[in-house]
Amino acid sequence: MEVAALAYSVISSRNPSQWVRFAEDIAGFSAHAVLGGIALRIDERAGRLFIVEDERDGYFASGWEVRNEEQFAHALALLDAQGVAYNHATQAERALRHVTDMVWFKDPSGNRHELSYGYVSSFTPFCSPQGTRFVTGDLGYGHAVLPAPKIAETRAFLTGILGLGLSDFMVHRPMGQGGPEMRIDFLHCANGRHHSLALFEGEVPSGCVHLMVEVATIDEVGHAYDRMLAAGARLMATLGRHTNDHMISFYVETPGGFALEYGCGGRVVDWDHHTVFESTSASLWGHDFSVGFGADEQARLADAA
Ligand SMILES: Cc1ccc(O)c(O)c1CC[C@@H]1C(=O)CC[C@]2(C)C(=O)CC[C@@H]12
Ligand SMILES: [Fe+2]
Repeated sequence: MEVAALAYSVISSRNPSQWVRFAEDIAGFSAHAVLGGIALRIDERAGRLFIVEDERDGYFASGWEVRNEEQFAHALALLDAQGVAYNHATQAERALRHVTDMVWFKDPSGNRHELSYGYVSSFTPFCSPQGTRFVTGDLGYGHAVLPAPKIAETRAFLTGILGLGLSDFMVHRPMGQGGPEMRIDFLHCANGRHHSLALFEGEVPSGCVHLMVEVATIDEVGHAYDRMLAAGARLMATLGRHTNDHMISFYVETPGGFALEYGCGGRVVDWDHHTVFESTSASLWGHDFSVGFGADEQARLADAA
């Protein structure tokens, strides 16, 4: 199976108006009422994040896309052959996500993945309420970091079934050297974005560690940082630059109980000339995760390990 990109994510919310405020006032996404929920736009597509009213706040699903109907049929045949139980989208699910067809299934850690083709859009120009320009296109909308207590099985499932590739990995020690080890796997699909998905070896109540969106310039990152401060939203990690994807970013808490990484300058990788590596640090500079992914969280993660 050749997944072209991470096309969208679906988020559950007890109070979708909180997401509208976060989107418009801080992130610079535009918010639109659509059948079955709210679409948050960052480009010419009808939506990249879809907010559904529900009894919980948290992450619901990751939306992957293949390029056409033939590849979709091929993907379903592969799921059948591998004995992966999948479900067909309802009409309402397809309508909200603005796709022609979709199936969904769960990975061994319980994360819901949706596979679709044929995005539906009227292609009206994206008009950010903050004048922000996002980097999407072939690269997909950004990346998601999901909990994977069963990280080895989950990685095998995503590489073997979805056809994602391992970009690199990191062994995180929340309690320092000698403490428990938690692995993070960075996975890419068939485009140059360094990772569209990362697996974090641990339980996360909201169902997601963070989502990432990329903007065109460092000034747009800085303006978003100022808007976060003005709105009183919580900083989850300070500004920094990652060792693996070279992104300069900060992390802000969202109404979903997970973070949004807001960055620029991500590198575009040619996978034919890439060699898998292990990084021993998250960042070249900055990214103090203790400000948000703080002591409580670290202790809980260590407990779970
Ligand atoms: C290490 C790294 C590389 C590229 C990224 O886009 C990226 O988000 C990360 C950080 C992943 C991860 C996190 O999101 C939550 C807090 C974590 C577990 C840390 O405390 C270190 C790595 C962090
Ligand atoms: Fe990230």
